[in-house]
Amino acid sequence: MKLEIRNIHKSFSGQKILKDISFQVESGKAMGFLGRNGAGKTTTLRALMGVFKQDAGEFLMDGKIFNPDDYKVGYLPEERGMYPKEEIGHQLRYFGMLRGGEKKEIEANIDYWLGRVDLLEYKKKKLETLSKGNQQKIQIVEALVNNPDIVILDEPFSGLDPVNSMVLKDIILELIKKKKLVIFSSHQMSYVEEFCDEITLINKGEIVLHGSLQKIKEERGKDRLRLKTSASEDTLYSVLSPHGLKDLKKDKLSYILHMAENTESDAILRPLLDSNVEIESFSPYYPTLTDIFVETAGEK
Ligand SMILES: Nc1ncnc2c1ncn2[C@@H]1O[C@H](COP(=O)(O)OP(=O)(O)OP(=O)(O)O)[C@@H](O)[C@H]1O
Repeated sequence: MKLEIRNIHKSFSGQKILKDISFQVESGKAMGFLGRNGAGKTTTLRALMGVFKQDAGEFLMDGKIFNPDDYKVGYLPEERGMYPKEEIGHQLRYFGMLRGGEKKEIEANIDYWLGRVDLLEYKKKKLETLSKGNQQKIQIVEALVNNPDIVILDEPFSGLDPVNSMVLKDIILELIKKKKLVIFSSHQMSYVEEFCDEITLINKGEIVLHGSLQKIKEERGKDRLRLKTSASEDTLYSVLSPHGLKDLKKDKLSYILHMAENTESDAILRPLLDSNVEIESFSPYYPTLTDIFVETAGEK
């Protein structure tokens, strides 16, 4: 399946919130929909799910207008919609049936996913008796109980500790392996880069970056090297400027060297060695997703 989000516009009270949003997602891949608070992620996902209608543009699934009711969709909305005072198993059954699942399959899925998030023992407990993070995991289970083909998760990592974030990362990987079409929004970059093939970065209602994360990293890392050394900036400039160093920037304990186009790393390493500059490590530089995010969506 291929979902195309095409030229979506949306305003609220005359204020443009989404400005010509376009990107695509395919089954068997996870699309990380990233952006700062207020960028327009939830608004895009709500329009996709038909919570309200966009002012212009269309959502297409395999070339046809996408109507969520025609597909098995698992949706984790930003406003988590479960009932605090109801028994967890009872609610999961109810929501699963509501979304057209079969009773037996839903029961098996409930047990499977509750087991996967290590909460099977809470099946008969009321939702409100769980911690916030565990309630969040139950909401994620709710999105999966009907064995959806399309999974849309709005900020699924929010409120999860690092261990539970890893559990969710593995769940998303499992969904990709099962060829589901997965979109999740996030403003937290860690975890995302470990498993996301593709990213779409939205800023102030506009798409500012879209594509393969690996390719984006390679492009952004082009003509850049990472050097860990105790040498000063002045020393590095004086040794390397004649050999293609354009500028450098301190990054934690190392330097990111920005070279003139197509400078070979050898052309940099040799003068460093010849000048007896102490080198702790020397490697290609690939920016982290956080670097890319801040560089692209950060306030200038
Ligand atoms: N129903 C609405 N009426 C008016 N303004 C709205 C409405 N829904 C969203 N907005 C505005 O649209 C903008 C984008 O909000 P949205 O929730 O899509 O951002 P987001 O990227 O999901 O942010 P976050 O990461 O904080 O959830 C915000 O400025 C918000 O105030």
